[in-house]
Amino acid sequence: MWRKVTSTSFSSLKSSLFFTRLHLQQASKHNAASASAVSRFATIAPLQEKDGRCPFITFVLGGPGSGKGTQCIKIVETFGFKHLSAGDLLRREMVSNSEYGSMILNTIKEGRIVPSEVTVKLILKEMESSDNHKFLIDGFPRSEENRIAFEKISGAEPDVVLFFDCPEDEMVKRVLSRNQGRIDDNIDTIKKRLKVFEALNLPVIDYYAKKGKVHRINAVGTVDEIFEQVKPVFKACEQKAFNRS
Ligand SMILES: Nc1ncnc2c1ncn2[C@@H]1O[C@H](COP(=O)(O)OP(=O)(O)OP(=O)(O)O)[C@@H](O)[C@H]1O
Ligand SMILES: Nc1ccn([C@@H]2O[C@H](COP(=O)(O)O)[C@@H](O)[C@H]2O)c(=O)n1
Ligand SMILES: [Mg+2]
Repeated sequence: MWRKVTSTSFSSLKSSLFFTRLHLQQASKHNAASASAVSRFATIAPLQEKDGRCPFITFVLGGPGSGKGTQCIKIVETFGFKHLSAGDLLRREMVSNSEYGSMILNTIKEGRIVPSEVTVKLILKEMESSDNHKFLIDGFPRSEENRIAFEKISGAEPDVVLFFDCPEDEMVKRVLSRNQGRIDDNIDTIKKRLKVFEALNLPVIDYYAKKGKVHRINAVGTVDEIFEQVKPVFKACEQKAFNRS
């Protein structure tokens, strides 16, 4: 049973929807992939209840370096969610002798999107093995193909979608000073990731906005200032998330 949350209107999303020719090519290729995703994925792993409670799912979206991971840490501390970063799960898979290791490495280096089968499987495995029923799924879905694959395979939709809206120059500045040894934290890959974000991830945000699920957060400011915008989103649905049955 999924209750809708209030939508927040956001004009900057529209203003940032400026597709270059490359973006259009990527989007058109991806539309074909999304269409095939609809028929390709079946509901094979419906999400199970935990202690009689249905999963409460939040998708955490935003461009590279917009502060998703940083805010997820604070949401976990304050609201007790289980944090699943799709990028972290892929990086862990990459170094685990997985058959997908070199494919994931090359895809991350190029700032492209790993096939949904791989990512959805990793996310659902973590969800199923967790005792928690409240999930923050960070950096997913990155594309319509990701979204369709998750919804079809799990049979679930998000309750809340957080969108950290950050100007590109600020995202580039943050990523270049992150200093965590990530192979994609260099200017060439960042440029590619920004294009992929615009072409493939904004349509997902738009899709959920139309369903009234998106909460736009202005991602400029201090970490604490940004968290002040995030808090009310979870306070508003705390009862629903805690008592879910
Ligand atoms: N409000 C903020 N102001 C300044 N720096 C920030 C802010 N929030 C996060 N940062 C810093 O910016 C960098 C990127 O943040 P973070 O890793 O949370 O972004 P992300 O959205 O998860 O990025 P990615 O998609 O690349 O994983 C980190 O070094 C982080 O410490
Ligand atoms: N749904 C996803 C999420 C991530 N990736 C790949 O991982 C890279 C890093 O992701 P972060 O969320 O940690 O920034 C990303 O650029 C993609 O290459 C993915 O394929 N699918
Ligand atoms: Mg992150």
